[in-house]
Amino acid sequence: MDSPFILVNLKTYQEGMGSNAHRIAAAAETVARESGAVIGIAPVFTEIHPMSHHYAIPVYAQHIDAITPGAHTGHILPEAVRSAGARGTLINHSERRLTLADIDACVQAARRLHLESVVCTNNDSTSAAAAALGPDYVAIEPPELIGSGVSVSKADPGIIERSVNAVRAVNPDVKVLTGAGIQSGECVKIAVDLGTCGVLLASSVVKADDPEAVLRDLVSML
Ligand SMILES: O=C[C@H](O)COP(=O)(O)O
Repeated sequence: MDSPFILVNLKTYQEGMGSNAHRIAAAAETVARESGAVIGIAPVFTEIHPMSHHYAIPVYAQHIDAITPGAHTGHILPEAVRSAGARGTLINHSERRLTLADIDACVQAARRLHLESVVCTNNDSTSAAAAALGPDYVAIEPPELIGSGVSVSKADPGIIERSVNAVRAVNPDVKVLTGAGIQSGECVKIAVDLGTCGVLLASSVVKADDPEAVLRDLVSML
């Protein structure tokens, strides 16, 4: 199996901005080096370039728009994310939903630009639909558990298992992540034991007094 993948989405939390964002990135770099896990970070767009140049961890965009270079204003151009140093991008996060056509266009843009694509989904049917588009990852997150402090691994392991099976049936090359309320090594272990290759999480790390301690716990049972 590949190294487990922990992707930390800083969202637009105040605690995920400025010097605290750099504190989290530095902690991710330290814990990744010590544990062998891959720990990525998805900061606000303006931090993609500094973070990708200062830390030896993969940096992801939180979103891209389904546009090509030209006359668009206020959009996130996939090419700009790539040139800022992003390794990949979230697509269709629950807090940034897209149409199916736009998800497809974003996955194709990511492939063309050699950006890893992480398509977020809300149930096993949408996980199957996302897998049909051929992204690198599908990330299943029940929306009602996002930011709740209640872990999908414990509250709804069935949705993880069904999504893993649905994705494998459609395209076994697509890897599966899960997220929502992930907060401990036990949550990560359950997710990996159910067939995912890791987790997508935010609040437990971003809002922690000691993000490094939480990251250490997250990888402790792998
Ligand atoms: O992108 C991350 C997910 O929405 C999970 O967020 P959470 O870990 O705060 O529940």
